[in-house]
Amino acid sequence: MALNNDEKQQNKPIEHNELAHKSLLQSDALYQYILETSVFPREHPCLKELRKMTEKHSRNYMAIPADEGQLLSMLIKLTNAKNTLEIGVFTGYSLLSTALALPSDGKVLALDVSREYYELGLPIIEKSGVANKIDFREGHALPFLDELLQDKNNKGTFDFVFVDADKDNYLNYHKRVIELVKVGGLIGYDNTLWSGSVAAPSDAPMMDNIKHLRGYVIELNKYLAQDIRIEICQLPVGDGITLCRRIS
Ligand SMILES: C[S@@+](CC[C@H](N)C(=O)[O-])C[C@H]1O[C@@H](n2cnc3c(N)ncnc32)[C@H](O)[C@@H]1O
Repeated sequence: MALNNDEKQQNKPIEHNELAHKSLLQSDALYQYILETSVFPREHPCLKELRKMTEKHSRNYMAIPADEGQLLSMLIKLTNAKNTLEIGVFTGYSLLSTALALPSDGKVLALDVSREYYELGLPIIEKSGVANKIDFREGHALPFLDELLQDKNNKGTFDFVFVDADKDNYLNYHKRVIELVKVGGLIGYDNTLWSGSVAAPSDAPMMDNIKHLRGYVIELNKYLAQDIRIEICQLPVGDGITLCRRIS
């Protein structure tokens, strides 16, 4: 039976379907409403192109969803951030969101073990005209952060840091990043709700990767909650993002 236009609309798979599971909202329809009403119409054309390209990648679930990109952009603008750091780039959706939001003399130092991933998105980043704000470094983030910290001039210099890499190292990142971000600056930790598994019983059925890293995310969340050097706010955006404002 042929469908009329309304029926076709209702049956249409949601755009960005692969990432829909990341939303913690109860209803996919509500998430779709947010994306279609407030996010996709305001998404920069190069971000849209990067998102579409990344959707075809076998590891597309690693990219932050577009609503989280919009949040990062808003945070960077609200805090007037100029000097920023990103740990975990993949094809660059969060990186391009950041670079587009920064002022013309803003900078983002971007770290990832894989240049190959970054180069997938690079032609689109270059087309966007903000590649000059990006300093990409290939390699493991921890030794790189240690190197940064060896120069005391780097301490307290970052306005904004976004951490979205290997979850088993988040606490190690926190111990370093807290010294690199300025007092009053912001750190965002991604995936702090870890597909909702942080609140599930340990014997609940879950994918191996979720089960394996769940304990690290729970440990990080407990640590951040008692760290008196920061104020925190955990938001159910994407897979959960915890914002930490350094206060001492
Ligand atoms: C979840 S993805 C980042 C997604 C990205 N923020 C985006 O919006 O598309 C995690 C990234 O962290 C990188 N990564 C994993 N372990 C790392 C490490 N030890 N140091 C630096 N990067 C790492 C991976 O190569 C991967 O690209």
